[in-house]
Amino acid sequence: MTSAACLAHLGHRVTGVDVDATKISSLSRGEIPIAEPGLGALVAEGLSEGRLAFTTDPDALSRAEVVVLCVPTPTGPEGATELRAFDAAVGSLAEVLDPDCVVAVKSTVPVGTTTRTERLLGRPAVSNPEFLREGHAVHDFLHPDRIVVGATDPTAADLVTALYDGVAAPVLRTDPASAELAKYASNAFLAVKVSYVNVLAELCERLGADIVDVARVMGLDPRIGSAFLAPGPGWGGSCLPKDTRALLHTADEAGVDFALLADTVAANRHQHERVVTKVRQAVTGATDGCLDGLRLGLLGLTFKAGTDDVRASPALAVATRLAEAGAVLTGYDPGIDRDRVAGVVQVVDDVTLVAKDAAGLVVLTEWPEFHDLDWALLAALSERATIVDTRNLLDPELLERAGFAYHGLGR
Ligand SMILES: NC(=O)c1ccc[n+]([C@@H]2O[C@H](COP(=O)([O-])OP(=O)(O)OC[C@H]3O[C@@H](n4cnc5c(N)ncnc54)[C@H](O)[C@@H]3O)[C@@H](O)[C@H]2O)c1
Ligand SMILES: O=c1ccn([C@@H]2O[C@H](COP(=O)(O)OP(=O)(O)O[C@H]3O[C@H](CO)[C@@H](O)[C@H](O)[C@H]3O)[C@@H](O)[C@H]2O)c(=O)[nH]1
Repeated sequence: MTSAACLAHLGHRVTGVDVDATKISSLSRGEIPIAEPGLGALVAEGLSEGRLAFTTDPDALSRAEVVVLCVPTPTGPEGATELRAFDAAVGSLAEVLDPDCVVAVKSTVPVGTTTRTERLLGRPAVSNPEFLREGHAVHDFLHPDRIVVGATDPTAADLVTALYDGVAAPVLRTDPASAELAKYASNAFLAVKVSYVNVLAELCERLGADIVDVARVMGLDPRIGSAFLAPGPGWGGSCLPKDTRALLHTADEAGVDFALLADTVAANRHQHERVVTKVRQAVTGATDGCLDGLRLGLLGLTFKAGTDDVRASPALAVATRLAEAGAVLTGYDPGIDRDRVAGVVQVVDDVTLVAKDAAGLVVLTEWPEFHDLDWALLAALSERATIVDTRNLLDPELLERAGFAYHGLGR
């Protein structure tokens, strides 16, 4: 959706093809099925100016000069990338495409997939990985840090590069394998950074140091950089977990020992457990305290703020573990509708219901809206006014003045 709408915004005539007829009919009416700032306006612009259309019919691509593949590439057995949807999409193109059409692979795919696609379709294929973040998708597509064009055919590379005319970003031309690997390498590195700071946060708690200060000192070194140094309940979302596992699988198959990345993934699992231990300690006074039957209120369920996406959300991973320990969970998230999350959390629209009679509150997503909550009221409604802030989002003094016993992470 973002690629289609942004490419239309850049002046191209774009047809978005999807197998999901419900999604296609909503998009054709200008309705966006996800929360993504600015996307609705761009879809409306493309539809009204006649540069954007949506269909379920792959035949609509018969006159396309470039086909951009954006289909899902989820985790399959043993962490390998599952290419069923990708292969189905490629299969649906074989009979349809113009002989001169170039295929751009924007899906995150294992090394070798672009070259295999080229062979299968008998047309040039270009690896053109996408680096946008959810919640910033339109901005990141139109203002990327870099555009990567991995190709063996220079004419095809020129054509894909020309898609981004008007976008101010360095264009890196590589071979297809390097482009494919660079995408996994980037996401895995971000995961390493967050796991690193999460383990440091645990160390800070043991040593009486403050992770916020430690990260600030580290981040001012331009060789390190301040981004992705905020501790939390673990990294999640639709990309980092699947791409780290896929890269581990690739390394394993290639006979390369990537213990650093395996430890990063293990540290992330440990982080979910650590939050549970922290909640036990805060609420019961003991790291092995019993949560059975205790009411806990969760603030934030999405995998990060600014999105309605709960895929592989660390908040839900923590919630599952708290529920397994017997806690009774109520959750509030400004980004999602009540019916989006089922299972272990009873989701409510009214934040006071989360605090009512709660033995503790746990902040799991860094929604800025939480700053403006009536904390004195929430403390008064709680049974034990205790809060564990896994994002170090809130002002400890303000929370303590409101009546809460405040517990940050790593400080
Ligand atoms: N979500 C992100 O932030 C992001 C960022 C960069 C890269 N990526 C990569 O982009 C790819 C897509 O991710 P997504 O999050 O947009 O997935 P998604 O599941 O949100 O959307 C993909 C769409 O592809 C459709 N589809 C499935 N099979 C199809 C087929 N055979 N023909 C046509 N359409 C088909 C689905 O119905 C769905 O609407 C993945 O490889 C992902 O790793 C995602
Ligand atoms: O300092 C930080 C930064 C992030 N996170 C967590 O890390 C996860 C991933 O965050 P983010 O990277 O912003 O999410 P995505 O939108 O999935 O974006 C990632 O995955 C996309 C899909 O591949 C890539 O295109 C992006 O470049 C890459 O940042 C989330 O759970 C965050 O809460 C932290 O805990 N601490």
